[in-house]
Amino acid sequence: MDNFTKEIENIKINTETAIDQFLAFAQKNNAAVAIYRLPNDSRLQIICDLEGGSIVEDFNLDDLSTGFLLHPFQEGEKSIVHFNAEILAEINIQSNHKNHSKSEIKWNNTPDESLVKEIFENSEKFNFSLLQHNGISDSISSEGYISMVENAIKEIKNNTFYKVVPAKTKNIEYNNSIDLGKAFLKAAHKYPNAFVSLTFSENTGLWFGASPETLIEEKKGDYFKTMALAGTQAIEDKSIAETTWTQKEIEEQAYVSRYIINCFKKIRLRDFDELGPKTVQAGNLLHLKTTFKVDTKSVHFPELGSVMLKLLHPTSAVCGMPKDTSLKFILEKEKHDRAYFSGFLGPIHLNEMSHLFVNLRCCQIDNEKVTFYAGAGITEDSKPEKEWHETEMKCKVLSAVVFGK
Ligand SMILES: C=C(O[C@H]1C=CC=C(C(=O)O)[C@@H]1O)C(=O)O
Repeated sequence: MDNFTKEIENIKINTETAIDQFLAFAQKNNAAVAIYRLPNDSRLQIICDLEGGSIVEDFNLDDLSTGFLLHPFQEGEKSIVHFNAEILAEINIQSNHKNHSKSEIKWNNTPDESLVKEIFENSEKFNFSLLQHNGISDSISSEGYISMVENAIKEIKNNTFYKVVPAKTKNIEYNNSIDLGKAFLKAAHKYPNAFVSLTFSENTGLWFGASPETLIEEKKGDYFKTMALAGTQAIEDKSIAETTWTQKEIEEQAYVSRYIINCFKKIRLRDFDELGPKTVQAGNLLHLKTTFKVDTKSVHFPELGSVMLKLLHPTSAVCGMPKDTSLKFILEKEKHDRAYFSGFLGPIHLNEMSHLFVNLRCCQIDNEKVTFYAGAGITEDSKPEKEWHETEMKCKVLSAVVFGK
């Protein structure tokens, strides 16, 4: 090991400061950065692409190199973007939440000396005023959302679709800057089983999220996993085992499971394990979850992840059932572009593993405000006011860590 390698192996940093420094570095150098913590993991991981990320035209998971993927709900205003892992680093954040002690940074590939200096010796802050305006000037009012839900129920009664997931946006303005390092660690601590991520590139903008939903998890040549997550209620005093669900929520989640099974059927895959539905906690909310797992070795289907990804997105947890008619409703009725909300994101081909999550409980930060996004699954038995309230609770998951409200 040369002196420089030894030296950077021993760099000790304050995690909050390191998050800010990586963001400032990316902004100054037109690089792209993804900072994330996998569910129930003790490591904060950093992937940095010095070229600023590249747009993916013909999307095929298996053709992409080790890195981080950001896929919008629909290609259009926003593109599919891949961050190539030129810098790969991690920091143990297990005991890091409140104390300001320093942790070691572990480099999973060794960057050059000048780069390391540039990241950690730069005193310039991330400049929020340089972020582009996201074009969403108004939050959706409760009346606007409720009338969209009433419309959706009408379409369900007319048999246009069985389920649809209309979404809203909620803007909160901020003064000058947000302490993203602090917000990230707070989210990581508060939501241990979420995928907490902060991504930035000139092209994609600045996004922060704490997703409870895996779209695909795969270990090449070993296994493939996905999940059906739906149905929402606020956590109350009773234990998870005592939680009860209404017919509406059971049906809403069953549509998502059925959708996944239909995807397996399309490729004639019968050999999968199904576990659930079980009640799971996501922050202050509870959901119903069914997990599907396939042993890709025994079914001789190494490319299953790549194939299923194309079939699954957008699932009926974020779009509806059937997909085509519910998607048409969403594209016609929602006043905003969903951008990366309800798309998917995550690290790919890292140590043979890919983890892609549905981009939920997320927000985009532009030059003056934070835009939170949330949707709710509507079925025939939905109560419009209750669905509005549910989207408010979903926005709070992140606004609580960004603004404390
Ligand atoms: C669309 C969202 O959540 C989905 C995932 C879990 C529960 C959901 C629900 O109960 O409506 C949604 O399908 C969101 O958080 O914006």
